[in-house]
Amino acid sequence: MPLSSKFTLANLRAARTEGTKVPMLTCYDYTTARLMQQAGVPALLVGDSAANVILGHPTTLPVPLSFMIEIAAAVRRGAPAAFVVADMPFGSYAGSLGTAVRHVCQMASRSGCDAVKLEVTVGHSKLVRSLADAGVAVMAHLGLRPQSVATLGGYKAQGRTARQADEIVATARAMEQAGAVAILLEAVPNEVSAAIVEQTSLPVIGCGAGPSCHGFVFVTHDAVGLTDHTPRFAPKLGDLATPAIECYRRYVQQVSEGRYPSAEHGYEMPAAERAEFGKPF
Ligand SMILES: Nc1nc(=O)c2c([nH]1)NC[C@@H]1CN(c3ccc(C(=O)N[C@@H](CCC(=O)O)C(=O)O)cc3)CN21
Ligand SMILES: CC(C)C(=O)C(=O)O
Ligand SMILES: [Mg+2]
Repeated sequence: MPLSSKFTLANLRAARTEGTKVPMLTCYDYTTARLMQQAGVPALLVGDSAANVILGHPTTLPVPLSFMIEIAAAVRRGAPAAFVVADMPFGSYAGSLGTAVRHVCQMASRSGCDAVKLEVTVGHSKLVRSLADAGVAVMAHLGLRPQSVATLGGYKAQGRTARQADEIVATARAMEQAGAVAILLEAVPNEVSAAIVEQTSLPVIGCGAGPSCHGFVFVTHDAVGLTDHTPRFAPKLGDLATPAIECYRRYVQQVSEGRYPSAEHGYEMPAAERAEFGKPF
């Protein structure tokens, strides 16, 4: 069933209250956003995982802010009814508070997204407060923070020790205090998610964070058979690679066998013009 009306932050909050779970998918382009809206997906994440699945980089670090703004705007145009969250890329909210706020406001105003997502530690509280004061809806991304792969020492699940779990819960509480509107929890045990659900009043979207979350997200490409290595939390929704390869192969065959292009694919010149064509004046 296609989305019939706009899914808003109020709907996300209501989902938490009412216990209805929110399916969210990553999306990076206009055409796919249209299909996802048609399928009734209420929430889309324009992830910096675009660095991996769109640009082919091994980490999420090398994606420019300008690129993220462009694709977030494209997703916005394709799915006007969805709740669109855009990732702020690596480095774009580091350094001075002023520069960070300017970059986030550029994303919010130019892309038309409903919320921006930042990978945060407790040290980002002041920035999140400034953004909330500026009227920006901030989703705080905790747990596995891929932009910190260098300091985390690899893509590893987080919060598996009591100490680490307590730290993540404390950060979630600090983010609510700072004015964040939602939490995204990546690759943590369900105990951590359950504690954050209990100790904050924010909607919690999980990415490999167990069933206690109010919504769920993962990289779409992983779930539809388009990537080689996929984290354990991605469900198997189908296989888009095989039919895509079949289409491309069919085209190669049609050209090599001379079946494409045929008359139906071409443009005709009127007979009178053909008679004159190429004659000297
Ligand atoms: N295609 C794609 N899908 C993703 O989910 C994704 C990306 N790219 N790029 C950035 C991050 C990296 N992600 C990951 C990567 C690994 C695990 C994971 O479960 N790792 C294992 C083993 C890691 C190790 O020790 O080498 C773990 O048990 O923690 C989770 C999320 C999620 N993100
Ligand atoms: C996997 C999700 C949470 C993300 O941040 C991304 O796709 O960039
Ligand atoms: Mg991301």
